[in-house]
This record gives sequence, C-alpha cells and structure tokens, in this order.
Amino acid sequence: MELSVSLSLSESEFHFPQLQFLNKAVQLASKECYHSVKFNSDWRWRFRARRCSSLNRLPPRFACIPKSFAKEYSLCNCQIPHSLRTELLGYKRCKFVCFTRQNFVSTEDVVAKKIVVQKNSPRGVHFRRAGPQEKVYFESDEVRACIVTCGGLCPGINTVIREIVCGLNYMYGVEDILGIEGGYKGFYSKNTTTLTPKVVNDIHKRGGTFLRTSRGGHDTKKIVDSIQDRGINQVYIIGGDGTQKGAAAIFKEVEKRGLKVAVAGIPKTIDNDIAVIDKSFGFDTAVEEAQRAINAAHVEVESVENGVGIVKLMGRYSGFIAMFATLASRDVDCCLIPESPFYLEGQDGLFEFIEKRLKENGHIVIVLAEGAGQEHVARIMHAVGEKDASGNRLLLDVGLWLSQEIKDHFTKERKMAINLKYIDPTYMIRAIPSNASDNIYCTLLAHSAVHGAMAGYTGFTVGPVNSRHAYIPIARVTETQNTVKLTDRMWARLLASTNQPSFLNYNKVMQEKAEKETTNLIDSTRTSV
Ligand SMILES: Nc1ncnc2c1ncn2[C@@H]1O[C@H](COP(=O)(O)OP(=O)(O)OP(=O)(O)O)[C@@H](O)[C@H]1O
Ligand SMILES: O=P(O)(O)OC[C@H]1O[C@](O)(CO)[C@@H](O)[C@@H]1O
Ligand SMILES: [Mg+2]
Repeated sequence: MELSVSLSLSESEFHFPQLQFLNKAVQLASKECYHSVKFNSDWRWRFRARRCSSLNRLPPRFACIPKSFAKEYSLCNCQIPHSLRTELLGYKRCKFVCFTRQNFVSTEDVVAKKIVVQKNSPRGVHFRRAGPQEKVYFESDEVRACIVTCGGLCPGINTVIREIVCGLNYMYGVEDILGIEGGYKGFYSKNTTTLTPKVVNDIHKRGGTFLRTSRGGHDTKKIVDSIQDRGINQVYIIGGDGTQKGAAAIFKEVEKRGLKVAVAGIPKTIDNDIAVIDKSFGFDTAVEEAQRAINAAHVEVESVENGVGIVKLMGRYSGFIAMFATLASRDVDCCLIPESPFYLEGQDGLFEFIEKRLKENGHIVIVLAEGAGQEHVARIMHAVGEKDASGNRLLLDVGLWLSQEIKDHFTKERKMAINLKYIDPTYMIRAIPSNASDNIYCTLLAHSAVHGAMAGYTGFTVGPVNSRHAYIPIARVTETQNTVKLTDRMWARLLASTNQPSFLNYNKVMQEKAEKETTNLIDSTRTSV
C-alpha cells in the first residue's frame, strides 16, 4: 500500500523546518501501515533540499520543476513572490561566482514600475531586482544552456550572445552552451553549434547575429520537443515583441510538461517598442548612426537652392528612432512618425510648412519613420495588406511616396524648382555593431539573464525599469507595445525644437478631403453620363 503525499507548500511554509513535514509523513505512513511513501514529483524543489543527505532515502524518482516565480507583485498586498530556488549553494560553495557578498542582490529587493507617484496613490507594481544572488539553483556541471536569436537585426545582438556565453562560463563555470541557428525554426530544423568563450570572443565587433535569425517558424511543440530531447535546461531567447510572445509560449509548454527548464528572454528591437523596459539595446546606436544620414542630408540640401532632404528611418509602429534622432540632430526641420498622422495640403499642412522653411532658410530636412503615413500610401497603391512570415504587416515605402508628392506639388502646382534628395539608410543603421554605451547595456542584460536563470527564475524577460535592471514576467512585456505618446513631454520637446506643425486638424482635414473626392467623383460620373 502506498501513501500519496501531495506537497503544496506556499512560499511562507518554506520557512518551517522542512524535515518536520517529511518526518510527519513518514510517521503517518508507518502508523497507517503503508509500505512506501510516494511524494509528488516536485517534492525536491518544494523542500529546497536536493543536497540534504537525510532525504537520500526517499525514492529517487523526481523531477525538479521550475515554475514561474518571476511574477511581479504589488507591495500593497505584500505577497512574497514565488521562488523556484531549491539549491542552497551558498556563494562560498559556488567557486565560480566572482562576486563578493556585497554584490549580491537580496531576494527582497524590488524595482518599482512607476516612480513618479502622488502622495496617496497606491504603491503599484514592482518587479524583482536582477543581479547575482547568493543562492543558486543550478550547479555548473548540470547546466546545458542554449541561445537563440529571432526577428530583425539590431546592433548589439552579438554582444549579448558573447556575454551570455562568457557570463555563464566565467561566473558560473558552465561549459555546455549551445547555439541554435537561424531563429526559432533552428530548434527543429538545424544542428546546434557549440559556444565557448573562445568561439564568441570577437563577435561583438561585428553587426548582425552570429547565430543568424529568421521570422516565422515558431512551432511551440517542436521547439519544446527539441529542448527536451537535447537535455537543455536553460534557454536564452533574444528577440523583439514577437520573439517574446514565442518565449511565453515556450515557457507555458515547458511548465505544462513539468520540465526543469529556465526560460529567459532578452528584449531586442531597434524600434524600442518593447513595453515596461526603459529602452531596448541597439536603440542608442541606431540614433547615433542616424545622425550620419541626417548630416549627409543636411549638407546636400544646404548646398543647393531649395534643397529638400528626406531621411527615412526604421520604426514600424513607433517613431522613437525618428524622434530621438531629430532631437539629437538640430538639423531636422520636421519629424514624421506613425503615432502622429500628418497631411500634406491646406492650412498647417506639410506643403505649407516646407514652402515656409524654403523661403526662410533655403532648405529643409524631413525625418520620416517608415511606419508614418502608411494610410496615404495604401490609398494610392491600393495595397492588399501583405504580411511577413511572422505576421507583421509589410510596409509600403512612404519615403518614395512622399518624395514624389513633394516634387509634384512644387514643380507642377507651385511652379517652384526644388532639389530633393531622398536618403534611405534603414538597413545600414540596423546592421552595424553596437556603440560603447549599448555594449555596456548588452553586457548588463546578458549578465542579468544569466544570474536570473542560474538563480532558478524562469518565464522572465530582463531589462531596466527606471534605470534598475529587473526580472519582468514575459507576459508583462508582450501585452502592450511601446509607442510615442503625443501627450508626453518628449513629443512636446520635439515640437518645441523643430517648430513643425502638430497636424492636430488631421481628422477634420482628412474628412474634408474625402468629401471633396466623393463630390469630384460624383461630378465626373455625371459628366461622363
Ligand atoms: N504571437 C506569437 N506567438 C509565438 N511566436 C511568435 C508570435 N509572434 C511572433 N512569433 C515568432 O517570433 C519570431 C520573431 O518574431 P518577429 O519576426 O515578429 O520579430 P520580433 O521578435 O518582433 O523582432 P523585431 O520586430 O524587432 O524584428 C518569429 O519566429 C515568429 O514566428
Ligand atoms: O526587412 P525586415 O528584416 O523584415 O525588417 C524590417 C523591420 O524590422 C524592424 O527593424 C524591427 O526589427 C522594423 O523597424 C522594420 O520594419
Ligand atoms: Mg516586432
């Protein structure tokens, strides 16, 4: 006869002497004449006692199941976050950790999501602070880690890869690290590559991703099968919003199968559109590199008569690169982003502004985020809304469209000769290695991820929240997307810096335009009849 003991201790119960509970179970078993005691499979981590010799007599059929314990919590209800750490390897016993006791973050440390609060407002959401912890979950020789990079390129990916590999090896003595090639689909369609500090030593000097990347091909079951088959227990996933959604799905499946696998996301996107975190890596580099294109445009247009320079920058749904590049440059007269719809004709329209600047200065530079004005381009191109392999909407070239519209307007309607230069440096900005500040930032992200996984956290994304690195539940960063808020002070600063129109009459102007077009259409139909 077997006694089934289901352990469902809460975090606070961990503080009770664990053996007491075990003893009780064994006593009960003998009293009730059970032959053996069967514990549920995750007893080991629940008891944080994997190394406890007195437990050795228990049946060795267990699976350590990490659960999501990177859950955010509000200090208001004072919940202690769930913790998966079982191992009581003190920092002294972990000879690879190069930190002193003072460097460790306390498990009680939290980072506030919101730091500007009113006197009586609630304390809000807090995240666990990232960093090295005194107690680790994994032992060096039991770790089999893997790294994958997905989505578009971004400066700094190679630095993150390098620092995960070196961080795991130098700080924790982990030697078994695999590279998954070609994004998510690489899990099930390609062989892995072995990553060592030597192999990745120089990769941060190159743009792109050493592991290569792809869009589409996320098959959760196949990916987790591959994780399971290969015996991987730490998965580092570098990618943007889509990738993080994929990571959340992997984490869910890993949890469902009860695998002892830590899933760590490192947010990557040049667009800086990932929610919660202060900014994404590579963004600084992109803004800096954009200055070169803007400068080139400025030099070109100020050297000719009526020079109009258009620089297109990346930013599918959010205009952060365009906004920050404009604010940094001072040579930009007008910045157009997806969040702020613009119009060309009429009062306070773009044409009027261009003409004014040409009269005042003899030239104008316009910075355009690729996602801006898509509705205008779609209208004339009768676009069918094509998508890429990941399901992202494929953008129409707003830069070419705008260039043509400006040329037509000034030469045909205003009879004004203009000299237009269109510069599209989008991929050049994305394909370069990261600058000094991004390199440091990438290192911190990689180290935070390594510390988190080694400490036994899972289902988290790392990133700075109000300048402090934190472990954020993946779902938190995927539920919304970061966009430029037109009501934020940064956009107001930009308007103050460029003195461009704010296009606040957009709706009214577009409605009038539509009405006019309908009337013209009716008139032309009548005439032709
Ligand atoms: N909702 C989702 N669920 C699971 N996987 C997803 C989801 N969305 C995207 N993915 C997968 O994530 C990977 C990357 O997605 P995507 O191409 O959208 O790039 P991204 O990570 O958003 O990066 P970026 O937009 O910065 O280039 C792809 O392999 C895609 O299949
Ligand atoms: O041409 P690709 O590689 O699909 O990437 C283009 C997209 O990727 C991004 O850079 C995001 O990574 C967007 O700004 C851009 O629209
Ligand atoms: Mg994306």
